[in-house]
Amino acid sequence: MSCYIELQNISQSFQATQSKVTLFNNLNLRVEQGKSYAITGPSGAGKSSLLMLMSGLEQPTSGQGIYSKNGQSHSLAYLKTDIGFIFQQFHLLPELTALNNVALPLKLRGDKRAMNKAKIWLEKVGLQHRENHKPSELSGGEQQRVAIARALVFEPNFIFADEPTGNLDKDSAASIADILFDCCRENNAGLVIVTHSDALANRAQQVFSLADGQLNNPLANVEVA
Ligand SMILES: Nc1ncnc2c1ncn2[C@@H]1O[C@H](COP(=O)(O)OP(=O)(O)OP(=O)(O)O)[C@@H](O)[C@H]1O
Repeated sequence: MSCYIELQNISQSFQATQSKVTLFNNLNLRVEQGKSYAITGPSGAGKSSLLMLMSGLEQPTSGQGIYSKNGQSHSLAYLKTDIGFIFQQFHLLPELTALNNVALPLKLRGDKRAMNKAKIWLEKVGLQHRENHKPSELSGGEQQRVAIARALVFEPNFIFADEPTGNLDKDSAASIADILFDCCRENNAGLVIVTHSDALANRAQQVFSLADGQLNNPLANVEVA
């Protein structure tokens, strides 16, 4: 049975020194396992904050989030073990090799086959020949491929990617997008990407634009080619 994340009537505001900043008002959004979504919008609109709310890492001012798994509803806190993150800055551990970076999430879960599975994933992202290299010895695109392998190695139901191609040139960005979409499709993972890149956003099945606290057509099933 498929899983989904639903945000219901979510509002989020912060009390800054001088004034109150309101990011969203009564926002509704549903993302499903196996589908791909892009969130676009102007700088400061709250895209990264929305990703944090969706993943249960931040709490909204009001409203609620639900994680539905195998027909049962849970709070978003339950998502913790079912999501992988990919960031613009890669966030690899600098002292670990590519292989050990990918194996880490499995080792933390006590998986005895961590190294074997990590090797398989490094191969999937085309980096089997660089397994003993540390992040400083890899290009930006290569580091992002390691980060994708690390995010997917434990087969999470959802991947959240915040500007995953923001630090890459056009060719590397296109190749990272290929790998990211292919790997999520292969794992049947839901993919939610925050991006300023139209090229990347348009690869998603559904594109949302966040501006003035509102998502355009958040619950409409408008499929984008
Ligand atoms: N914990 C917080 N306290 C106060 N303000 C916050 C907090 N978190 C986010 N903000 C503010 O919310 C606004 C939206 O930030 P966010 O990073 O989500 O935007 P964004 O759309 O992802 O921007 P960008 O495209 O530039 O990355 C910013 O003005 C930010 O300063």
